[in-house]
Amino acid sequence: MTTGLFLSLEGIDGAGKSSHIDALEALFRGQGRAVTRTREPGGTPLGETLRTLVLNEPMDPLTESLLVFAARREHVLQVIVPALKRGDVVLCDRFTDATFAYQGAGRGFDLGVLGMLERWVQADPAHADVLLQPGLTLWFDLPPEIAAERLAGARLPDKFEAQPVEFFRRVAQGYADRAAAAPRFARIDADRPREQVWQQIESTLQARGVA
Ligand SMILES: Nc1ncnc2c1ncn2[C@@H]1O[C@H](COP(=O)(O)OP(=O)(O)O)[C@@H](O)[C@H]1O
Ligand SMILES: Cc1cn([C@H]2C[C@H](O)[C@@H](COP(=O)(O)OP(=O)(O)O)O2)c(=O)[nH]c1=O
Repeated sequence: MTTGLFLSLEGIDGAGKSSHIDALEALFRGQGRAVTRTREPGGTPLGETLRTLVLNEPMDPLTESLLVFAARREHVLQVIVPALKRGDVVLCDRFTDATFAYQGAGRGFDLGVLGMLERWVQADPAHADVLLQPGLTLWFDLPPEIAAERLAGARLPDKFEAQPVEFFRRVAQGYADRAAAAPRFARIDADRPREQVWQQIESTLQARGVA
């Protein structure tokens, strides 16, 4: 049984996740809670090595899916579950919803295979039918065209950031599909000034009873 809070941040590149994760960490620490801040792909030395490959090397969608789930398995076992057992707030910049959005909706990979990998990788070792999932997912929803404007001229794009807007339209739909099926999603209208985005985050946390 875990006693912590597993909070994931999701959305297409440029949606504004990184711009609010510092304030989220400060909010929970200000409440006296321990925070484990992490990201995917990554979160462990092996995961970060796999991240570099996934973000930069061309590869088959199955290969990409296996690598992100391989990184996730280490991340779940070495970082997330131990932190939740300590009672930490785990702030995770992306998790499995990104795989369904990017490899599934974006690259057209088989959602059934992704579901099987999700069950294998996130199964609780003590209770195989229980899957580790975020308790709350903040979904920064932004029109892909706006995201593209925000990222234009940013640093050298990685393999995903270099994708055309049409790819991100599919990714955005992939998130919407996951959100429709999971009450743990809270949609944040990311097409607002930063302060209004933060206000939505705060009211969501209060409405969900987590802050
Ligand atoms: N509410 C906002 N309005 C306008 N620009 C924003 C907003 N939030 C973030 N940005 C800018 O958009 C870009 C992407 O933001 P970032 O937080 O890195 O997104 P993500 O982590 O989701 O990829 C950055 O240049 C950031 O300064
Ligand atoms: C977790 C995950 C991320 N990704 C992609 C989404 C992003 O484009 C990229 C991660 O980059 P991102 O989270 O945007 O980090 P940064 O802000 O440093 O660019 O990896 C997948 O394709 N599948 C996944 O399962």
